[in-house]
Amino acid sequence: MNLLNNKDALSLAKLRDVLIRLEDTIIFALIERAQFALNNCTYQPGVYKYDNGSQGSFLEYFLHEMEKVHARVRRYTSPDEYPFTSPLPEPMLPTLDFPPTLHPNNINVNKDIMERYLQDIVPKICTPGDDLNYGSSATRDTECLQALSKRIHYGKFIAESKFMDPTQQKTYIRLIQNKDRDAIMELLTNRTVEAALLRRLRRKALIYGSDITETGEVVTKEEGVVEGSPSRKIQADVVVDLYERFVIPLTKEVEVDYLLQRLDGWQIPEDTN
Ligand SMILES: C=C(O[C@@H]1C=C(C(=O)O)C=C[C@H]1O)C(=O)O
Repeated sequence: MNLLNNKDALSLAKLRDVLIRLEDTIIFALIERAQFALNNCTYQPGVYKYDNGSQGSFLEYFLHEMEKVHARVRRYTSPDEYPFTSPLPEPMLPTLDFPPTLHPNNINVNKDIMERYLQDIVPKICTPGDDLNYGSSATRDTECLQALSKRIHYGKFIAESKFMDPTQQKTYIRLIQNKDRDAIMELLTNRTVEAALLRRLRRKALIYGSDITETGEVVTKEEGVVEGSPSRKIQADVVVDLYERFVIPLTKEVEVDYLLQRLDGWQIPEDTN
């Protein structure tokens, strides 16, 4: 489905529902990653050498191989939507200057997302150390990064939906023409939605992080990584902080970047001038 050509799918309420479901995906992906130790050696740069001479960490190698498979599948299933040519550009870690054709369902992982994830998140949810489960932790990292990337790149659809709002379009066009990043950011920001999201996220993280047994009380864990616990759950604060400092701001960056190129090659309707 090409969301950008599908009016109904672009309703802001429906897009926000997708973001709400992705909250669950992200929380569970983090809980899965927290089952393994930090395994710092999987993040050491330069361990793997690619055919084109570039090099990367074990995790980057893992992502690189996964993305090659996904890109091949995408090309096979939807050749018109993905104007990639073979072979794919390497290495497969794009920067925030994503191409306009980038589809939020793709799993290309933005470098920014990767860096913040490795620096800010993994050390907070995993026990320090090495448990030798490198493949397992890299698989979980990939799942976290894919979910985060998808969530953040959904900003493109959200932005398109806001741009298509007839009550807002004139203002967006003017601000885009003036290349006024700050004003675009202000216009697309909805503080009520953000505050509600953070409240909901805290509740979800507490509930999903609970130990639920066949009998007795549901015990929510506020204490975070529980050493030696059979179910290492994550702290609600870590998830809320992740969204507040990283997921929401990057989503909005993607929205602004998308809008700044929105008028390129587009005929502004007569009555909007
Ligand atoms: C995604 C949206 O745009 C902005 C970003 C938000 C987010 O990343 O959760 C929430 C509200 C808006 O400030 C939206 O309006 O839903």
